[in-house]
Amino acid sequence: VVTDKMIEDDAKTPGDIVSWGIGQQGQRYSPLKQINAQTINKLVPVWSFSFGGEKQRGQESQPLIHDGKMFVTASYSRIFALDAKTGAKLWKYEHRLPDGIMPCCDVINRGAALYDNLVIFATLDAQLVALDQKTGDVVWKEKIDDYAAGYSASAAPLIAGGLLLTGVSGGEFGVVGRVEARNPKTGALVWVRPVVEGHMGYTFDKDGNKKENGISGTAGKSWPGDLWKTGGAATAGRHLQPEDGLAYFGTGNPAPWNSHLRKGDNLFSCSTVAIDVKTGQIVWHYQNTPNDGWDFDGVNEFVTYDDGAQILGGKADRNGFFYVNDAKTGKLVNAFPFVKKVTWATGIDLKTGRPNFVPENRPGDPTAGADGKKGNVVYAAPSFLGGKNQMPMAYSPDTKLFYVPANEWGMEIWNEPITYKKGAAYLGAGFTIKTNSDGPIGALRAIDPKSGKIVWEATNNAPLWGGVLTTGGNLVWWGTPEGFLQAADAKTGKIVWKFQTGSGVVAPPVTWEDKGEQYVAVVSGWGGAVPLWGGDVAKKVNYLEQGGSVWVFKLMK
Ligand SMILES: O=C(O)c1cc(C(=O)O)c2c(n1)C(=O)C(=O)c1cc(C(=O)O)[nH]c1-2
Repeated sequence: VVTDKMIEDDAKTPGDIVSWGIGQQGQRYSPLKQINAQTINKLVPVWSFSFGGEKQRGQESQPLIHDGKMFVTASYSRIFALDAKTGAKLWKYEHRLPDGIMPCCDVINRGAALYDNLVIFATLDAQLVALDQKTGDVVWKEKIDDYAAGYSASAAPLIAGGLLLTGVSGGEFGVVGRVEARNPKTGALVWVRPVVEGHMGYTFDKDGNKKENGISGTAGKSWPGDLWKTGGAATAGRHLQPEDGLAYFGTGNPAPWNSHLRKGDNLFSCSTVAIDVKTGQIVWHYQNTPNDGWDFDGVNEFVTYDDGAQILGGKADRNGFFYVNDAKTGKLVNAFPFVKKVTWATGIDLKTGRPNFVPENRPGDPTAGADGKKGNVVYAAPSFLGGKNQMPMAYSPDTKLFYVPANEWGMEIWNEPITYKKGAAYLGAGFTIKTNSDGPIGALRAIDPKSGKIVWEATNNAPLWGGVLTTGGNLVWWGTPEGFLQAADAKTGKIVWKFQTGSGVVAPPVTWEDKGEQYVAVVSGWGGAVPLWGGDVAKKVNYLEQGGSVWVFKLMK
């Protein structure tokens, strides 16, 4: 069984992987060093397993390893248990999805959580399913919300302080983003904390009686009129790391996209919020993009690290800036661009913590347009698919660098009139994603959070969409849409190994050890938001093939 202690210690115990992020700080760092620049030429596949069926599309899952088993989710809300040594299938669960699901950005899933004898994952119709790790039998199932109103769930649930923490997706449909805590063994709700200012949330007692949390008083303060009631800020989840009992959630864009309809900061959209795991109260928030007008969905993970003096958190935001905040207070410590072209702001003021906006680069107000139906079109960079999107970065305590999968692109974007209608897209904007140049779009960047310098980069033609792993063997691992899993020297960026997995990699690699041997695994299967929403870039990479498999590697004896 998986205990709280095992989850807390995950980063230090390379014999298993029992959390998304390989440890609660989400550093995706493993101390293992059997595989290194000297030995890696002997790295070969041990097994590969196909997710099969007709259901392929994007595969973004981080595998978990426990008790000799691999637990890996797949597209269309599927989960497999495999023998970690041989790849033999132990069981499969296919969630029965209704026809009307509305995930915005492909039928993906990022992974599961382990707790006690259970493996728990979220589904595209906004449910949570807990299965017995041994048999795959459903132990409990709970509905998060109504998929017909646009709710879905894609992120891996997280365990903190003995609770199961989950977010919601659906920002493009005017849902209200929130974080929920449940008893992981039963699925019973413990607290609910919406992350749109005005909503206060609830706690539940042992008998399931609901109690409103505190008194609102701030309803709509940073939102005009009733817009906070459909304010978006989906907590597509993506991450948390309990440090001082806090869970950090990135929040999505405010709804609708047309920012002229919602004068004000629109808290707590496009922010990092730190939530007290015990009470469900927001302890601090830092807003990366106040009054967002570009869909700079700030769900990116807040990865905490010890800089010697204090615990800080790094976040490579969709909006093109890398932020360093004090993990305890949220105070901004550093902020700098990690992509070459940023049009919407000239920088982040370290004193006030606010961006210096470039007003003429905000898409215009449609009511001010010639026909009242289309606002001024602007070219904005990064594109709404972001300087970085869902793919989790890594941090190495050895090199003290962050390894960030970044993309250079822009978009034409304009606003249109819009009114909220349940279950309908709630954007009020049109857009086309564009390339900034004919050159490579992707770049894996090694970033020094102190100096803001890019220490090295490894460029990639297609936009990078897979997460990163770094290891004590001085290696950085990531996959490419072109299908390669590759490893580079963590200090220099020199690529020392690559392997073709058969389809694009949009998932984070993992590593573990068993009986003295180090294993590496990654899921392969091209998809996610790029082929669906990528405009000119989607056309540029339309030769990439779909797939659905997991690969495992170790050193040849
Ligand atoms: O606002 C939301 O609720 C929401 C959810 C998700 C998701 O659940 O994956 C994505 C996005 N937004 C989004 O804006 C986005 O670019 C995106 C890309 C991806 C992906 O997996 O490739 N998901 C999402």
